[in-house]
Amino acid sequence: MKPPKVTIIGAAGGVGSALAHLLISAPEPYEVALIGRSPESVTGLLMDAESLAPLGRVPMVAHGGTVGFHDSDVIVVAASVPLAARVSRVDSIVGNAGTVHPYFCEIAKISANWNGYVIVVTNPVDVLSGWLQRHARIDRSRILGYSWNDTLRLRVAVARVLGTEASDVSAWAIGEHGDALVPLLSRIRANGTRVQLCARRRDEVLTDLRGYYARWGRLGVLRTTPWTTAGGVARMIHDITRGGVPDWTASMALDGEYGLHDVNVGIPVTRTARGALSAVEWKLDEPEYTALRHAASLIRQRVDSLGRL
Ligand SMILES: NC(=O)c1ccc[n+]([C@@H]2O[C@H](COP(=O)([O-])OP(=O)(O)OC[C@H]3O[C@@H](n4cnc5c(N)ncnc54)[C@H](O)[C@@H]3O)[C@@H](O)[C@H]2O)c1
Repeated sequence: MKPPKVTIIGAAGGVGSALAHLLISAPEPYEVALIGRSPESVTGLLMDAESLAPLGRVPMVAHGGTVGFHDSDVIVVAASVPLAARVSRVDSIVGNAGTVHPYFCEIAKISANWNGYVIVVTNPVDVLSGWLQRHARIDRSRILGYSWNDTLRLRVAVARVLGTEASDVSAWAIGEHGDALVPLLSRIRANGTRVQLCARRRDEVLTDLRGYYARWGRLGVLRTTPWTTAGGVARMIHDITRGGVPDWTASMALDGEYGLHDVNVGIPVTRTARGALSAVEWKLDEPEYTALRHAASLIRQRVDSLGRL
C-alpha cells in the first residue's frame, strides 16, 4: 500500500523541520514533500536526509509544491514571518496571513471531494484556520488548527501539583490558543479517577499554564516550541492516516456545539463510528461557557478583520 503523503509548508523552520524528521524516522512510512521559502532551503534538508541512508533508512522525502496538494493526505501549514521577541501570537496576524495567503488560495481550489486534511500550525492558529475554513470547500472536520500544546502543558502542570506522571493525567484546555484559553479544571482525572483541586493547587496550575508563554518569551530565544509541536502534529497525522482515536484538541469550525456556529475554537476531537473526526461536546460549567463564548467572539472578529482570501 502506498504510504500516506504529507506536504509540509515552512519545512525549513523549527516546527517544519522537526516534523519532517519525525515523519521520516517514524516506524510507519510516510512520503514527505517539503516546501520552503526558497528551493535551496529544502535542498539543504534533502542533502541532510540523504546521509541517513547508511544508518539503515532511505527517507521518502522530496521537494514539494502546490501542484502536489491534491494528492496529499495531509497538508501542514507551518510557514511564518520571522519570529520577533516578546510579541503575542496575535501580533503576527497580518504578516502570517500574508505568508500563508498564496497557499490558502491553492488549498481553496481543491475539490470538495478531496479526502485529505489540512493542519494549520501558523499563529494565530484559530484565526488562520478559521480564515481558511471560510473560503475553502473542505469539510470542517478536515481543517484543523494545531492547539494541542495547551492541553499538554495543562497535563504537565496538573501532574506537577499532584506529584504524578503527566501521562496518567487527563485534562483539557479549550478555547483560543492564546490569552482566551479555557482550561477545564472541572474535568481533571488522574489514573482514571476524578480529581478536585483545592484553591491553592488550582492557582498553581493556572499560574504555571498561563505563564508559560511569558516565561518562554523572557528567555529571549527566537525559537518557538518545535519539539512539542512537531511531536503533537506527528501524533495527529498518525491518528488521521492510520485510524487512531484522538486524545487531542484541535481548532475546528463549530456547527452548533457549545452553542457556537462557524467559528474555529480549540475543542477535543473524537472519531465517530463512521470514521470521521468530530468535535466532542461536553457540558461545561457557566464560567467555562462564558469564557468559551468570549474566545469565540475574539477569534471571529479577527477572522472578519482579514477579509476575503
Ligand atoms: N499552534 C501552535 O501551537 C504553534 C506552536 C509552535 C509554533 N507555532 C507557529 O508556527 C509557525 C512556525 O513556527 P517555527 O518555530 O517553525 O518558525 P520558524 O521561523 O522557525 O519557521 C518558519 C519557516 O517558514 C518559512 N517561510 C516563510 N515564508 C514562507 C513561504 N512563503 N513559503 C514557505 N515557507 C516560508 C521561513 O523561511 C521559516 O523557515 C509560527 O507562526 C509559530 O508561531 C504554532
